[in-house]
Amino acid sequence: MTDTALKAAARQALSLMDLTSLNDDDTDEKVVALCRQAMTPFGTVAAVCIYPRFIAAARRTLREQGAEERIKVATVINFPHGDDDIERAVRETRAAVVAGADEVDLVFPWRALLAGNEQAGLALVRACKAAGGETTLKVIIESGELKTSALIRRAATLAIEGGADFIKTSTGKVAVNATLAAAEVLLETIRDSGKDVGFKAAGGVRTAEEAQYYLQLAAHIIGSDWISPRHFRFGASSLLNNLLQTLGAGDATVQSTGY
Ligand SMILES: O=C[C@H](O)COP(=O)(O)O
Repeated sequence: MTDTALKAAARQALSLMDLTSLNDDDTDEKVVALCRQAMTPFGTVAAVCIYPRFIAAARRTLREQGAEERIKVATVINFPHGDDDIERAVRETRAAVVAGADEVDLVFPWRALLAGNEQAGLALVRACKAAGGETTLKVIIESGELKTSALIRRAATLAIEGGADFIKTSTGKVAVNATLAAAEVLLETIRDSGKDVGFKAAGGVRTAEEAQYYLQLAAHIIGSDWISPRHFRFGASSLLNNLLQTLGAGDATVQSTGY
């Protein structure tokens, strides 16, 4: 693995990143700082991903930086619990759209699926897709809790059937988050569906080397041409700094990211 290949992967991963802050102690100030970090000397990330109450601050900051067209605002719904309360999830989706979200990351009701209820997930995804209209819908499978390939594949299939634009591994809030094994199942499910659905690896992706493995896997299963922000994202709160270091950013740049 050459240094050149790793740098190319780091640059690509940066352009595919949903730069994330989903902490209980987040504030407008922290979200403003996050949005500033989203523009780097090596290009911009694909999106920032923040709690719904920060959508307005994120939009305003991106607009002020002239980045509103290039960097999407993503938020989380039914998060991180993944309950099967459709009305509440629809309400949250509508509110996020009204507040200005471009993308919503919705947690699939994985506990219901574990209990044998497939309809709950399908109905919830369908309802949120309808409520969100043109908003990009990323459905979080929570693969680390579903554990088996069969259940991960089933949840992914139901999410795609319900209208997901992306399927995403994890919330980042459980013991096991993104893994290459889960990614393989999700990417194969996307390929086999024949539908125009993207993939997001989220939770625990922290280095350029790890990002490179996911990119290689997606290239192998679906094809390198398929990989673009339209189809592939990394959801990560602490990957950016490592990517910048890999790309040779000066200390000042790296420190100013705070990651
Ligand atoms: O959706 C993104 C995840 O919440 C980020 O997880 P992380 O903090 O482990 O990078």
